[in-house]
Amino acid sequence: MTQTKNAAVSFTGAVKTFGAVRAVDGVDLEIAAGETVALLGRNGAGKSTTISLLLGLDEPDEGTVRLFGAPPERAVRAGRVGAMLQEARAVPRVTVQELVSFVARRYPEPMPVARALQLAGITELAGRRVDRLSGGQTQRVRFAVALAGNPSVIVLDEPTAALDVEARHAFWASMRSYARLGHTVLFSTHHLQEADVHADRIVVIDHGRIVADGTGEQLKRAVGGSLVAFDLAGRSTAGLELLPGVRSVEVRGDRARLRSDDPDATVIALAELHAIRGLEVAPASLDDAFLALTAPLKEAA
Ligand SMILES: Nc1ncnc2c1ncn2[C@@H]1O[C@H](COP(=O)(O)OP(=O)(O)OP(=O)(O)O)[C@@H](O)[C@H]1O
Repeated sequence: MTQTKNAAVSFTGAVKTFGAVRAVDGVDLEIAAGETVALLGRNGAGKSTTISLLLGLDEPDEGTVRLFGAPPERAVRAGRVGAMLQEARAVPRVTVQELVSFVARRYPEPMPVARALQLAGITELAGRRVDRLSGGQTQRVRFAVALAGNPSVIVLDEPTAALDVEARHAFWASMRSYARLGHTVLFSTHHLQEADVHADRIVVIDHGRIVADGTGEQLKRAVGGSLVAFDLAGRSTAGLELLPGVRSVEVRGDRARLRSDDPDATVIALAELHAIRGLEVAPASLDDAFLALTAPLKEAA
């Protein structure tokens, strides 16, 4: 894969193994400046390891990882990358303002603290102690800390994992106000809806490999088709897989679910068989796409 000169993030054939586990298994990925990208995958798919490589916290065993065309450490030290990782550190007895100021002072060209607080949507929390905040507020403080170095790329590892619906909305609003400034965002998530709604592009990772890369719409289209469901009303399922457009047949109880590339033709054929009781036609959902693209991890023997 050729590297684009102005890519914010660039992985080329990156591999990271832990003993027998290939946590990242030959990843090629480019993220252009200004993109918001979701890294979507099941538990253990390799999202956190990909992020560790990106931040220079881990070295790839093979391949290269570049941030703005240079090794990640350089961009991290210069404050060009901000990160919110999963592990929560012990929270010190300081105010929000003090914490963000402390972090900002460690960078060569920090963001003004008031600006970081504003972007994170926590201006009104400036004087509050960080160990006395709700989970949602804490996450936005961590976001402000990630902004302190005035980064042009921000990396968020499952930022909303433990948040309720309201806190999630508030968090994503903060992320978007940062992205709207033309900055680059990479976030990992298990939540398909969040990836669909908040990212320009979804990269699906499974067993350490990228198995799909595109918009939510493109992913749905790649998996394809629609779901045509109807009540069998006691009829046999024999031959359903041969109907026009049908790609697969699933039967649950008395209900058949056909995945079809040509739902109109499938429905007409079903009508000719008088098999239209309880008929439903729905486009493939992102859940369908995700399930089709990823396979459950095998339990370790
Ligand atoms: N430090 C490590 N030592 C050994 N194995 C590791 C280490 N870090 C990750 N792994 C393994 O690598 C694989 C990928 O893990 P990773 O944490 O990157 O996945 P993930 O997609 O972030 O998962 P989750 O959604 O559960 O956070 C898993 O099989 C995991 O057990």
